[in-house]
Amino acid sequence: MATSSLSTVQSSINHKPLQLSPQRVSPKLNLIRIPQNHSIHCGYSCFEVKDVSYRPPGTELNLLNKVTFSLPERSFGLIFGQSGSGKTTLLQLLSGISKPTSGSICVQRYGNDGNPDKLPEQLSPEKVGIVFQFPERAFLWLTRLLMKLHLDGQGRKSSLQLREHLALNLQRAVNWVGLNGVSLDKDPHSLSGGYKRRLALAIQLVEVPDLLILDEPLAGLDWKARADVCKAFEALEEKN
Ligand SMILES: Nc1ncnc2c1ncn2[C@@H]1O[C@H](COP(=O)(O)OP(=O)(O)OP(=O)(O)O)[C@@H](O)[C@H]1O
Repeated sequence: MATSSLSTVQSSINHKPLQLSPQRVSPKLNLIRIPQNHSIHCGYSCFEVKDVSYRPPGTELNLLNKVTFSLPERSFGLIFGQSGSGKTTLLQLLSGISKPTSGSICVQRYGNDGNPDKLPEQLSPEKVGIVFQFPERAFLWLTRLLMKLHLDGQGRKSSLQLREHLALNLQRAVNWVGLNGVSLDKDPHSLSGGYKRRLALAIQLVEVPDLLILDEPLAGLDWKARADVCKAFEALEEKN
């Protein structure tokens, strides 16, 4: 999750006092790991970002320099930095939308002795969910998803099995984010800001991703919508 307004997120999530120990992960970006209820046992995976730099094609300047951090599985991290420090750029690299100029982004599995027990693996973009700062960007995916309930990728009528799978997963995701009462036939653009954000989150949860990225999930929302979206996160944390 990226945020430029840390204090708001702190006070909004769970209303729990957080032990904040920010870690500098690049010259301009910081990371806070939010403690989770479950303990990490020996034999676990870690999402690892090593020395990642990024320079957009055709430009002279790095937008990101040597970003390095790791997040153990089932954990929650907040990335923060000043406006223009490259948070969104980093999230786009983590999601696979763009590729680092140098460095690596992978999942490393560790054995019971705490040493890597496999070669690092790349996280495929299908295993990553991203909710953009502007949730409207997700609505095209909703249209595609609803189409898949009728037609498969090759234009044939979807199998009963695929339709059932998608419909069940969609219903589960809608329940998780508390959108049960909202008709998906309704134009999503007509929803309130908080509901748009929750719908964008639900779309990413249809096929539960290994990594869920939220870009400023509370930006532009009023206090009620912020509370609603935070409630959806709390519900998700309980499912984790
Ligand atoms: N393709 C690009 N080419 C050149 N510069 C870019 C490109 N994309 C982003 N930038 C610049 O990179 C910097 C970092 O942008 P980014 O959106 O990642 O920052 P941010 O930390 O998310 O900012 P904010 O908190 O304001 O949303 C900005 O100065 C932006 O103008």
